[in-house]
Amino acid sequence: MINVTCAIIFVDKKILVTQRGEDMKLPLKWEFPGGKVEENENEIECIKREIKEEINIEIDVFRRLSNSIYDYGTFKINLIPFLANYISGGIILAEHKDFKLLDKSELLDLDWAEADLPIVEEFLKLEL
Ligand SMILES: Nc1nc2c([nH]c(=O)n2[C@H]2C[C@H](O)[C@@H](COP(=O)(O)OP(=O)(O)OP(=O)(O)O)O2)c(=O)[nH]1
Repeated sequence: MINVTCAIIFVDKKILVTQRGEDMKLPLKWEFPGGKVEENENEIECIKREIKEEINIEIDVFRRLSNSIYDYGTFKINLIPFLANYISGGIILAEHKDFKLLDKSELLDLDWAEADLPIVEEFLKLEL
């Protein structure tokens, strides 16, 4: 099983979501940006590093949500979600095909990576 962190990032009142590329695993699926936890780092270090590498911004992580374990058949992931606020930097996509800044009410319209669905549902129930 691979441990993957992801971040639900607030940019003002909007939520940043990213679309995977055509040549990636889970092509064109929408996700919360993040990536695999490396051996020498903790989960918070991982999510900050991945967000800087993938979208070029700095974030302040303030809460963790429930992890989502999902078996895609060819691989199984433990997806660890964090809530974060945008701090600084301009969004530049290193790997993703696209991004959107959405209202909470628009999140369910996307074609999500399957592992993200329980996370989206938990997030929508939060009073923030
Ligand atoms: N970053 C991220 N990955 C997700 C989410 N949901 C989900 O199923 N995944 C999957 C897609 C990838 O297989 C894996 C994340 O690892 P990664 O971002 O390093 O994936 P990758 O395809 O670039 O890497 P690789 O496996 O091809 O080496 O977790 C999500 O919300 N965010």
